[in-house]
Formats: sequence, C-alpha cells, structure tokens
Amino acid sequence: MMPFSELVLASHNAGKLKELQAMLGDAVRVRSVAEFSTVEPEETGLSFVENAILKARNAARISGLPALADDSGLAVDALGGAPGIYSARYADGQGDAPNNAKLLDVLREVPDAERGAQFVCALALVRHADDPLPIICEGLWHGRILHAARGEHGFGYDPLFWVPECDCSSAELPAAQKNQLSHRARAMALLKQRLGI
Ligand SMILES: O=P(O)(O)OP(=O)(O)OP(=O)(O)OC[C@H]1O[C@@H](n2cnc3c(O)ncnc32)[C@H](O)[C@@H]1O
Ligand SMILES: [Mg+2]
Repeated sequence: MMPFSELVLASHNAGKLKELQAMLGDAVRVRSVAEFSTVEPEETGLSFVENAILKARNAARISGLPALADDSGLAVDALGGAPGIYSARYADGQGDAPNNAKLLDVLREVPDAERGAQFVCALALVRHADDPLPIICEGLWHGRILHAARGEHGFGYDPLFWVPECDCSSAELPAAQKNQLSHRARAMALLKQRLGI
C-alpha cells in the first residue's frame, strides 16, 4: 500500500522526469518540484545517495509534500569511476552535448576492451523534509562507451552508452524498453517493492 497519495519529483531534468513518471504510472499523483521553485539545490554530497537525499529534503521542504529524488550518472572504468556524481557538471555545467563531446575526447585512445562503464541511479524518498529514515534504492546498468554518438531517444549520455544485451546504444532503445532495463528502472523496481506497489 502506498503510504501517501501525492509525491513531488525532486528533479529539474526533463528526461528523468519523463522516465520516473512513466515508471510510477498511476500509483501516485505526481507533482514537479518546478511548480514550487526553479532554484536547484547545490549538490554538495560526495555520493549519489547523499545528493539524492539532499535534493529530496529540499523538495519536501519547499512543497510540504513527500518527495522522491534521483541522483544518477555515468561511472567509466577507465576513468576510475568519473564523471560519477559530477556527470551533469562534467563540461562545467554546459549541458549534455558538451558533456558527451568531452567524454569522447577523453576516451579517444582507450580501446574497446577498456571502455566498460555503468550508469548509476540512487533514488531517495522522504516523507517530509526532516525524515530520519529516507528510503534509498540503487540501480546499476552495465555497458560500454561508444566511439561516436548513436540514436535519438533518451537524454544525457544515452547516445554514447552501448547496451550489450540489446546490441544497440541506450539512445536507440524505445523509451518503454529503456524503462525496463536501465539503472533507473532497477532502482525503481526496488522502491516499488519497498512501498508494496
Ligand atoms: O539533479 P536533477 O535536477 O535531478 O537533474 P540533473 O540532470 O542535474 O541530474 P543529476 O544531478 O543526477 O545528474 C545526472 C547526470 O547523469 C546523466 N544521466 C543520468 N541518467 C541518465 C540516463 O538514463 N541516460 C543518460 N544520461 C543520464 C544526466 O544526463 C546528467 O548529466
Ligand atoms: Mg543535478
């Protein structure tokens, strides 16, 4: 049983919001944090989980509603897990295209066998801003970084992420399929289990 009827999604990323909404379906009425504020909290944590909690608390505080946040990113083996929690800020906050261009450039000399990477997603759900027991669920999605962009779906690093089990990039997957397989899908499946929905 869902413990509440309404939930704020604590993200300003349109791609993420779309995926999270699709995964939640009609289990709960979803509001966007942008309804309450356009100011994004500073992500000062050192882990995905810390940043997810920080974003969820901020959204719960400004909305007065339970809040679900997603902190996610791409961890590349050859870069010791970078860009990791700094994935959105990899090219100094300029956006997806510069982030992708920088990643391709940094990995230019790295051979296929060493291009392993994983998408990481940490979801944090707080019932109120000071919730002492946030629900945390994580998901990983293993793949490889391509040498050039492929595909038009998704967002962020999707065009550079090769999904071995599908033989295509994650930007070549239809939304419904990405939402079955992704790091976010795995974290959400665990969250739904925890909530009994
Ligand atoms: O913090 P919010 O407001 O939720 O939005 P954001 O875009 O800043 O989100 P993050 O701080 O969690 O940064 C996530 C980064 O990882 C990338 N990313 C996360 N999930 C992804 C996915 O499913 N496909 C492609 N890129 C993804 C995304 O493009 C960002 O650059
Ligand atoms: Mg962010």
